[in-house]
Amino acid sequence: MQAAIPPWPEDVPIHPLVVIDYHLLKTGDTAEASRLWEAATKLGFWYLKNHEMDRLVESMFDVGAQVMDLPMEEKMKYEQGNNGISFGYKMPGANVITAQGDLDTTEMLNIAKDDVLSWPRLVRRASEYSYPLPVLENMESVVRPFVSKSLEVNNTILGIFNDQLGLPQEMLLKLHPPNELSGCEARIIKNKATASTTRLATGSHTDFGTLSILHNRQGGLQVLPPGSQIWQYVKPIPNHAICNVGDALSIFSGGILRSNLHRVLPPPSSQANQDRWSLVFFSRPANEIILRALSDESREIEKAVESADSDSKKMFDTGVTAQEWCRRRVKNRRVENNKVGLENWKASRGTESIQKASL
Ligand SMILES: O=C(O)CCC(=O)C(=O)O
Ligand SMILES: [Fe+2]
Repeated sequence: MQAAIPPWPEDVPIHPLVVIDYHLLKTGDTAEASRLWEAATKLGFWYLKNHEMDRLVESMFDVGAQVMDLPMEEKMKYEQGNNGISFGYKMPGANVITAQGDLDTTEMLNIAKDDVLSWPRLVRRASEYSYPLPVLENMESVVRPFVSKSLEVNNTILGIFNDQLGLPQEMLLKLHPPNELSGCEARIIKNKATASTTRLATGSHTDFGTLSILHNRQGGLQVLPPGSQIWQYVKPIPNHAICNVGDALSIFSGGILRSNLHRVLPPPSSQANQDRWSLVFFSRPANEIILRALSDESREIEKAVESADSDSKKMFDTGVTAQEWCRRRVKNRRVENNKVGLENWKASRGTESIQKASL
């Protein structure tokens, strides 16, 4: 699909992540569940190995290459638009990514879980401009198995968080019923080769939803570890997904689970000058679920909210649904909605503010 990827440049410092074994999680290994819990509460990022998706991930990257190779005019038929709907194609430069008004450099295609699971019926995108042909042609053989497997991994992890948070049985799963409409989506991302290793591809952000399961080929992803002002690279490891907690889980848990800041640069050092590819599955709560801390359901969460500062307390009672939260964040990043000043960019922020980082 693409040129061989040079090995990780050893001169580039990295932030190590805990490696979690999905096989062990699935068999109910309590020590592995504790390691996952530690990773998800301290940094909010971890590697996941043995996730049983390697072949599907390769095939999804192949579909992604076919999509991104289409003429721009064809891709723009599937554009996501300016109303805060994430599903569809986004061209490079469509999003404002910094308080100074810098634009992103990535192109991406977001495929709704709801369309994938209901295929050949479409419930989110109008049929004539649903998704580019390579997606439709590979829906049954590649896209649906990828989404289904990602949901299985997601649900296994949610089950563990549910128990660790002391929530009633299956509470988190019930907030994410697969057959109800939600913002869950698969995303294929391409950042075109560039000589720069410092120009932001995607600005500092927290993820909007529940969990993100990311497959990276080249480096470029960076995290801002808690208490640090120095961005650090996360090294891609073959066949290891990079998982992270998003805003919804942080809010549900009263901040116990960490939705950590991250951003994307072009690949560093020896990996520079290559197209950068990523694939993500984002899980998000059902559209109508209100985003607030589940204090009434768990003494642990209640205690966490009680001890939080006033800004965080506000964040733990958003008063909006999961759908409204995502729509606001997607819509206010669009450059077309930022023509007058940058107020809208500020309005696109999620839980970043409670991390006390001004980035
Ligand atoms: O491309 C990556 O490595 C990360 C992408 C990301 O953070 C996002 O799409 O939210
Ligand atoms: Fe992200």
